[in-house]
Amino acid sequence: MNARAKFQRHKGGKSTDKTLTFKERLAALRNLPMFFKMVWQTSPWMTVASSLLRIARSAMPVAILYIGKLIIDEVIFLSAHAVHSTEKLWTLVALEFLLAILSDGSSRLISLLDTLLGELFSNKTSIKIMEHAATLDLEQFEDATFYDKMERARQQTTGRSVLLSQTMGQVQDIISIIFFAAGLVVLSPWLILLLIVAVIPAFLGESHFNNKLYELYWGQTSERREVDYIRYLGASDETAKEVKVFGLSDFLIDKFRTIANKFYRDNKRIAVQRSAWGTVFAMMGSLGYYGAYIIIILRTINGQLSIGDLTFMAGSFRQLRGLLEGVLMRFTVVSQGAMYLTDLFEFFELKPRINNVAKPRPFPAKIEQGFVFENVSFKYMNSEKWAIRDLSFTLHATEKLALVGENGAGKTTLVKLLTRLYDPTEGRILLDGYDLRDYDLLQLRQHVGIIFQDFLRYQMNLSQNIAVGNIIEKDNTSLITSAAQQSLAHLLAEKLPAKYDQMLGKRFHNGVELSGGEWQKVALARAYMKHADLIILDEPTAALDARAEYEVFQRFADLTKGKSSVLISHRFSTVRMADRILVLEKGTLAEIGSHEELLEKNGRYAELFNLQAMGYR
Ligand SMILES: Nc1ncnc2c1ncn2[C@@H]1O[C@H](COP(=O)(O)OP(=O)(O)OP(=O)(O)O)[C@@H](O)[C@H]1O
Repeated sequence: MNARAKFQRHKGGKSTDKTLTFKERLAALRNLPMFFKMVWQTSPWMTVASSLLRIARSAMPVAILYIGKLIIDEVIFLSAHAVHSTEKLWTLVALEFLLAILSDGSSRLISLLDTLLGELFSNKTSIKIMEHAATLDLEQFEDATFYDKMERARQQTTGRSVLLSQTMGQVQDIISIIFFAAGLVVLSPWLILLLIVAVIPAFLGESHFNNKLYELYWGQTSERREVDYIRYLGASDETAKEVKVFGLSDFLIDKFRTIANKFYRDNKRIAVQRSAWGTVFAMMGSLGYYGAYIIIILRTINGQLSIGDLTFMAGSFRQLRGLLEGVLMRFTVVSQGAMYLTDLFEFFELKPRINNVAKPRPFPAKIEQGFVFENVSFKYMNSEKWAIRDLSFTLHATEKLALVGENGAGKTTLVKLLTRLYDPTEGRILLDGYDLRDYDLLQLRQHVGIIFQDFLRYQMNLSQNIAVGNIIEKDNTSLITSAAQQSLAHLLAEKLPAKYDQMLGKRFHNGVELSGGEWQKVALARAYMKHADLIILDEPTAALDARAEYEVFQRFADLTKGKSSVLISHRFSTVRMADRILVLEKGTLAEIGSHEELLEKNGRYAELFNLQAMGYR
């Protein structure tokens, strides 16, 4: 089973066993070319400069050691003979000095380039993730598996810059090994073999434990998101109020502690095992090295090697051992990094289902017939229940339609279908005779203005908070102020110290917090930022006082004259202003008609209306 198939297997389930075979690790290396393509795209010149420097740097250790050998041999020669020309000796010393400086300088330059390239890469990937997330469906955002995937992808942005330097370092060290091996192979090929055999157990051990860690992290993704969420609940301006009055901090801390302790226990188990086995394996490596060292010493005593040869070989073996260990260990890190890349690439492979058809229709210049629901049913993903069932009705071109129904009746779902945040599971919605899915999605959203009951309170200034309704007009001050006038937000603006430039919310400096009704007026202004043909307000006046509500609706009625509008409200004073009222019950149409017609009918609407009216008597 390949890595992807395994991933698929975990979809929707709790991901706790992400075991990888050696073959899968190797297979993951196939991600590296794509990764380097991304790195290259980040900055071609930095990638080239870093690669060239690494190649040059990789030859330096062996060159320095070899010059060291020549120096020692020369010193011994000079001390044994009465020759006084030391020119060669000093030239060698100068050369070694120069190489040492170059080696140090190139290392620093490489690490500088890695840091810069890493940061650029991380920024670029973060932006790519945000861009891609923006193309995905609302439905995908409501799925926990999707969040896990996005979280793992997000982690890649910082983690992967490490992968970059690791992989490049790997190549550099492999070249160094080749240089060392070339120097040593002439003198004693068997000793190289001895070294290689000695470091293999350490490699296998590391590989095993890295694998275990990857599995562990993979399985912990959901819990890590939960920990992040608890941390946010425990320390955020938005949550502080409830956490305090409900006295939730101990509850949250306990929750945090339980998960954090579990992480600690799991990580500790692996860390202890890894450390114990690591010690044993390191001893084997040392045994190999000292075995080789003893052989070299014996051969020097026998006169087969010079003292210079001894220092060169001992040094070479020491470095070769370090390099070999490093390369083999890093193989697991690199392949694991490549494995994590699978998560990143899989995230980029996610495709939205709500898309444009090949040749989308332009949105009509003027809506003629309106929206027709034809036996529309809708079920949320991961839900067994129909949120909308077999719904048929027409929203006429210039009609003001109110949606009424108890909590969970499907009102918000219905307007989400109208804006194609979801597509119907069954049936279809027509606009002027054509399926909504045939229209250009972007144009559809541009022509529909919608304010949700759970609208966002952007921690930005007032002007931007209104402009989000049509962000391309963010600098159009006159449009923003006129939108504010329609929604009564202009009265609020006048009271604020910095007027339209006033930062709202408490998160940032000089922010002013608004009351619930004030926020609602700000959100309502967003609906007036564009000349939409259909305006949908989902409980737009719930937080408004009675006078504000009355005024808002007077204006709304004027502004939506000749346009379609949908109003969701639990307040019958609002609802009765609509041309027609659609009563939803458990996702189905219970009644539709004008206020008077429905009262006369004395059905569900009349019952709900009288129930509310009774409260006022
Ligand atoms: N994102 C979602 N995923 C799964 N089920 C959902 C989702 N949103 C809503 N539902 C379910 O769909 C049904 C209809 O919800 P909807 O939000 O449309 O009701 P509503 O009539 O707007 O209710 P309210 O008056 O409380 O705002 C409810 O049973 C709800 O639990």
